[in-house]
Amino acid sequence: MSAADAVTDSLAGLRERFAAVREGRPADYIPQLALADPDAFGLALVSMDGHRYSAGEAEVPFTLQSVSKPFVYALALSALGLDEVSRWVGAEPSGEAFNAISLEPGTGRPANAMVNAGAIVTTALVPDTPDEPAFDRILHCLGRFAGRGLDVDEEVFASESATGDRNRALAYLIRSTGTLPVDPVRAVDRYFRQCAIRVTAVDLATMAATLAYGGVNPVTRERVVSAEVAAGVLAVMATCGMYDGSGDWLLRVGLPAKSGVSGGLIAVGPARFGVATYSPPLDATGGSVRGHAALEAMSRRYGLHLMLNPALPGSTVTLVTTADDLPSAPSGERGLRGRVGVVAAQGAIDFTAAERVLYALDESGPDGGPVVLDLHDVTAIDSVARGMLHNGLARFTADGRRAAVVDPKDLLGPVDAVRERTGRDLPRHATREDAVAGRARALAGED
Ligand SMILES: NC(=O)CC[C@H](N)C(=O)O
Repeated sequence: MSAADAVTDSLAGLRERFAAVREGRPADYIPQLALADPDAFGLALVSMDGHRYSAGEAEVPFTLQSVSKPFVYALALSALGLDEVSRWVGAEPSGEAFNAISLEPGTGRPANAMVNAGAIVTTALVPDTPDEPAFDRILHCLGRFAGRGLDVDEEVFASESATGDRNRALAYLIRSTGTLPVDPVRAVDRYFRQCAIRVTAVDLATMAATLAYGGVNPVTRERVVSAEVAAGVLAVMATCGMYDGSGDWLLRVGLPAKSGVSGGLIAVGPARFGVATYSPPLDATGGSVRGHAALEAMSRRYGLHLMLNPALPGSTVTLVTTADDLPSAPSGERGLRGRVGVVAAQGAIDFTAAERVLYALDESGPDGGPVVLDLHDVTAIDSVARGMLHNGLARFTADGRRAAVVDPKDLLGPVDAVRERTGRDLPRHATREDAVAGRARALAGED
């Protein structure tokens, strides 16, 4: 057994807990889907390091159906941009079933890209390129999300095509309002094909993880779409991904998600993980009964709800003290006591963490005294936080306070307000304490 089997155990535990649920039935309005094994139940999770975990029937192939919608929406956004796509399809929850005949009054646009009407439009928006017809682009793009080449289940495609009059009717209706850019029959044919693309739960979890990872597939490391596109898709999944059950899902599970009538379900923990389940019996909204139950339990058990703040308080600033308190402060520096403050930060600094650091600067050291900002244990500073730290240090020093920065990795860059900056000039063997004490001494010496 490996240590990471503990993660697999959590998935297996969920499978065991909900495998006995007998409610729901596989979809049968697409005859081929009614043949699915109602007992098949797979779960998969992919981390931001690309580690994959699974339990049960996670390698059993099934068709994407509506789980294709967010990924084709991502492709349309990448190809045309948000403004152009929004001319054709909205981003409001419809509060209606996935196949509802509903178009926005006034604009005639489908409410969003997660219901059939909107998905037919999004699919139609994907332009052919000189070397790739639109459907091949869709297939290849979804393959990049999954990290492997995908194919179409021709039997499911033919089955849906033979019975898909409601979707055809929808497409004609949309065409009549002027919001379908291509021929309705072609649009629906392409849409049925995209719904019949074959995946496994592991593929779906990887696709979800790619959205979680800002558009980069964490397994292959390939950038599939931009971070902005991934964020936009997650926003629409959060508000519309579960159709008329979207509000309740966001309330109880708290993760952007998308269900499909073949029994696939994905949920995304932004910057944390992608998770997927496969179990064909469906509830009244056309979502997987066991998948729904398992993801709700998983979210509660592991505290995954987006609106629960995952940042642990105090995890950014590790030390707010006077230099004299440093464990290895050289002897004979009692003179520094109460004269120089030290703020030590650690980890990755983003907007939230930068606020903690700036607040700590104000709190540290004696009233009006100098402060050393120690970034030795900081691993990264994003561009927003860098701007905030520069601005904060400028304000800090504008009132006559003095600051020095220990920044051996040169993460902060030159700071106008701070003359004393220890960057690459630091001797290679210098310890963190040497560096901080050195800066503190320098600051005290100027008093
Ligand atoms: N909710 C779904 O998965 C619906 C997809 C299916 N292909 C349809 O259009 O009816």
